[in-house]
Amino acid sequence: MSEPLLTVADSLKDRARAALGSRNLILVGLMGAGKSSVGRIVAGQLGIPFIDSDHEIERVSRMTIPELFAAYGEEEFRALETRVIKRLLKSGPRVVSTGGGAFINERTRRHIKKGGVSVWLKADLDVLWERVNKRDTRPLLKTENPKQTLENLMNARYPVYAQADLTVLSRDVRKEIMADEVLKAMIEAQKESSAL
Ligand SMILES: Nc1ncnc2c1ncn2[C@@H]1O[C@H](COP(=O)(O)OP(=O)(O)OP(=O)(O)O)[C@@H](O)[C@H]1O
Ligand SMILES: O=C(O)C1=C[C@@H](O)[C@@H](O)[C@H](O)C1
Ligand SMILES: [Mg+2]
Repeated sequence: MSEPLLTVADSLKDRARAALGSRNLILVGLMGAGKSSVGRIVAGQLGIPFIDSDHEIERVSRMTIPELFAAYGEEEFRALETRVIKRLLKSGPRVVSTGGGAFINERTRRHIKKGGVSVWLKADLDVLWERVNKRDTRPLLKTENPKQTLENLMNARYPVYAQADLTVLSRDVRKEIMADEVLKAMIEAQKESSAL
């Protein structure tokens, strides 16, 4: 009896998994880019654990992110975020989705750069706004004009996110398609450079 042929989807997952090896895959980008939802799917496809740093921060502190910002301020939140992400990246392979500001913090960015392959999910303002304006759980957007604030954050942060190892355009397509694009980017990068 002949062996069943690998499907295209299986070979995509297998090749991306091989490209990752024991490193972590870390998703970075602005609020609403899809880091948490796409990251979970990518981890499922690769058959490795998924962890979201925002959720981990909430679990260890037993507080929500809005509560942490209100009680301790952004600086303390960033210090906690750095510690949590450093710990999450100690062993791999994992898919780690980060909070929107994590990669912007220099210390956290250093841990991410050391801890695996970073992927920027890059989206335009309208895509992000469509997604984030449905919930008011993001302390940085509690301003008079949250869409303008989001645009300001894009302008300030995009040059820093651009330092990620890989960039994938986050568009209005199904999350599974976005996840496949992350896997394809991993494979392409592996082909192009043995340094990744
Ligand atoms: N490709 C997609 N198509 C449609 N909706 C999406 C897509 N990706 C994410 N979303 C939706 O957009 C919202 C934000 O996504 P998600 O929470 O994954 O973003 P995030 O990058 O983790 O944001 P944050 O930095 O705030 O944690 C969610 O409601 C999610 O279901
Ligand atoms: O963009 C940011 O700075 C943030 C994004 C969220 O994921 C949370 O980590 C928090 O609301 C801060
Ligand atoms: Mg998230």
